[in-house]
This record gives sequence, C-alpha cells and structure tokens, in this order.
Amino acid sequence: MRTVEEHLAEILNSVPVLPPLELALLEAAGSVLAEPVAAPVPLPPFDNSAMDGYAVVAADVAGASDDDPAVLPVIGDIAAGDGGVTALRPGLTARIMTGAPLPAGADAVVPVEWTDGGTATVRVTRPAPPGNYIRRAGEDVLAGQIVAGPGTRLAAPQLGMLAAVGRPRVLVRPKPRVVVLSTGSELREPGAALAPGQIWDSNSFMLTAAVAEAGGVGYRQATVGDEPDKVLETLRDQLMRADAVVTSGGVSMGARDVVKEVLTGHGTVRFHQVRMRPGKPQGFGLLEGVPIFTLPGNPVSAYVSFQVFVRPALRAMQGLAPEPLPTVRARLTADVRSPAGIRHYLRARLDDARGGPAVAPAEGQGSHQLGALSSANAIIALGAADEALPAGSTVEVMRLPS
Ligand SMILES: Nc1nc2c(c(=O)[nH]1)N[C@H]1C(S)=C(S)[C@@H](COP(=O)(O)OP(=O)(O)OC[C@H]3O[C@@H](n4cnc5c(N)ncnc54)[C@H](O)[C@@H]3O)O[C@H]1N2
Ligand code: MOO
Repeated sequence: MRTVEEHLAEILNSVPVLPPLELALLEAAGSVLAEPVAAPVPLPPFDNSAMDGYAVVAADVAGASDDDPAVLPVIGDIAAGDGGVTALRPGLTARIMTGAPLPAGADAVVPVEWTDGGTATVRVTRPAPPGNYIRRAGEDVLAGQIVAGPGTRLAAPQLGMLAAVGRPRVLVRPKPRVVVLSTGSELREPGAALAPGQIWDSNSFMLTAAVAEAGGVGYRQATVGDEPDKVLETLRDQLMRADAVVTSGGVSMGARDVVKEVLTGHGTVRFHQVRMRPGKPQGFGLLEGVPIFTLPGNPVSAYVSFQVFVRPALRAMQGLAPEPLPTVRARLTADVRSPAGIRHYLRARLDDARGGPAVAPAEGQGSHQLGALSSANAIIALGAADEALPAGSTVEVMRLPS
C-alpha cells in the first residue's frame, strides 16, 4: 500500500512536459503559452478620440455655454482608420469619430451631445478641459511591454491581447491528446439495448469530458470487453496518437481484471493499492514513453482518481503547476466518520453563503453512486488521520469544475 502523495509524486516525476509548438492564434486557444510576448508598438498606438464628437483646442471652448456657445468652423471629418485631417489650428474644429487619430494641435474632444451637431460650423455649448475624451498612446500597453508570459493559459482575453499586439502565431505547449478507454464485457454504448447483467458505459464519457476540463483534448474509444488480446491491441493502436492514455476498469483483484493482466510487465506500468477511498486500486506507468493511467472501474472511483492523479499530471505536461482542483476550507454541516489511515474523498455540496463556506456530505458515498457525484459540486478531502469529525469541524474541500 502507498499513500496518495507517494503515488502522485511518482506520476509527476514520470510525465514528460510536452514540447512547444507554433500554432495560429485560434488553434492555440486553451493551450499554454511557451514564450514571452512583447508589444512591438504602444497600445493605443496613437492618441485617439474616446467619443464621436469634435476635436478642438480646449481654450477655444473654455467659456462655452447654452447662452454663449463657441461657434467653430468645421474643416473636415476624421474617421477611425483615417489619415484625413492631421492637424488643427486654433479657432477651427474637425468632426472626429471614436478611435480616430487626434489631429496635431487639438487637445480635447467635445462629444456630439454637447453641440448642435453642425457640419459646416458647430455650436459648442459646454467647455471641455484639456485631455477631455482623449485616449493617450501607450495608456493600455507600453511598447516593449510583455503582455503574456510563458505558462499563461490562452483563454479569450489573452488571445485578444495577442492579436492586439499583432501576433498571428504563438509558441505554445499544446493541449495533451488523451485517449480514454473503458474496459468491461458488461458495458454497452448508451442508446443500445441492455441484456441482463449489462450496463451503459458512463466512465469514458465522464473521463473524456474531465480531460477537456483539465485543458486536454479527449479521444473517447469504443469500449473493449475483458479480452486480453483486444485490450492490448487497442492500446497499442492508440499509443501512436496519444500524449497520455486513461483506462477504466479491470485493475482490482477479480479473475478477469484484464487491464492489470495485460499491462503487468509492459513498459514501466505497475499496479498499486493506494490508501484512499474511493480509488484504492491504481495503475500507472509509461508505455513506449506515453503515460498510461489505469483507473478503477467504479464510476466515482474513476472520477476521483482522475481529479487526484490525472488532472495534476495533465497540467504538468502543459508546463503548468500540477495544482489540484481549487481548494477551500469549509465548515462541516454534519458529523463524518472515516476509516483510519486512508484519505477519504466524500461527495458533497459546498455552499458559499454568508457566514463562511459550509459543506454538506452527500447521502450516497458508495463508489458506484454516480447519482450522488452528479449532484455534488465539491469533494471533501479528509486527511489520513481524520476518523471522526463532528459537525462544525473545518475540512479541506475541492471545488468541482462547473
Ligand atoms: N476482492 C476484492 N474486490 C475488489 C477490491 C478489492 O480490493 N478486493 N477492490 C474494489 C474496489 S475498491 C474497486 S474501485 C473495484 C475496482 O475494480 P476494477 O477496476 O477491476 O473495475 P471493474 O471490476 O471492471 O468494475 C468495477 C465496477 O465498476 C463498473 N464499471 C466498470 N467500468 C464502467 C464504465 N465504463 N461505466 C460504468 N460502470 C463501469 C463495473 O460494472 C463494476 O460494477 O474493485 C473492487 N473489488
Ligand atoms: O477504491 Mo474503490 O474505488 O473504493 O470503490
């Protein structure tokens, strides 16, 4: 028997960090940046208007009011993207649109609402102080500034930032491609009719989705029965296109525990009992250099094992800190008991209501009870030393992805 920490340490010491790859911006969405990206120009690149209105010399409209408007000749229009009117003398104005470059000589923008909207001459009825509605060059990003560094996950705002500094392609650590395979002769595809003793495969759908939530790309395989040759052949075929493989089922003590049977002695794969519940039987190793995680078949065991072992590993492969799910400390709403010496993961509902977070253990804690997992939003992670915790005790809680 080994501890959760020992098993995770072996995994994190073994998994490779994926080599960086240059990708077009949208292909890089969700990947992790592997280079620093600097702005070649300031943002905004030039002083420009924040409003549709008139570029003016502030002194010309200093005393403007409804009773005594400043009346200025309009010398032209400046649209965004325009080089049109590039300079303004005192006493004159130009219509200017939001984002259009401020002409030299102008030092304020009067929004159209403060005027009569004139096109030949305009009557300005309110003063505009110097700098009014001007967006200065470099006030967002300075030239040479690093706008995103290595290790940044490229979500929508970061992709927007890279495009804004003119980058069509970036160097990233790609999302790990993870092949997910359920084993078990009792498994049928959802939608198929069930014969006695059969169940629908849930693990491969759940784990493929969990891969995506952890930043990878999941490839679900059709289920394979408990036939050693078929399991080995399927795994061999998939190694070609996988950065990692996740299987479920066939790793405990049964007479037909096919994954354990066929992988024992292959590559560095080893099987262990880990001091945790659920998720006691675990296997891990490298097959032709590709990490393979053989998770137990009970659905809740497979899911908890994924979050505890596979998620941190997929993060490490992307060059990210192998953090667990976000964790908070919360107050138990009920007593809990746990066997000594194991880490116990309990399905729960976390409530961030006033008075600090509170966590309620779910009714069904069996490793087959997917119903309790699917209505949970958190997992309580009890320590190995925790045996009996009364309501009100503070416990560590992992938030499930939502
Ligand atoms: N004598 C012992 N028996 C068991 C032990 C043990 O220590 N000694 N450990 C138990 C624990 S704990 C677990 S967890 C399971 C793990 O078993 P396997 O990994 O070999 O998984 P299977 O036997 O294939 O399946 C277990 C259970 O889960 C259902 N299952 C499997 N795959 C799926 C799937 N893709 N979708 C939905 N449900 C699935 C399967 O039908 C079984 O009911 O072993 C215990 N036994
Ligand atoms: O570890 Mo098993 O995962 O307790 O059901």
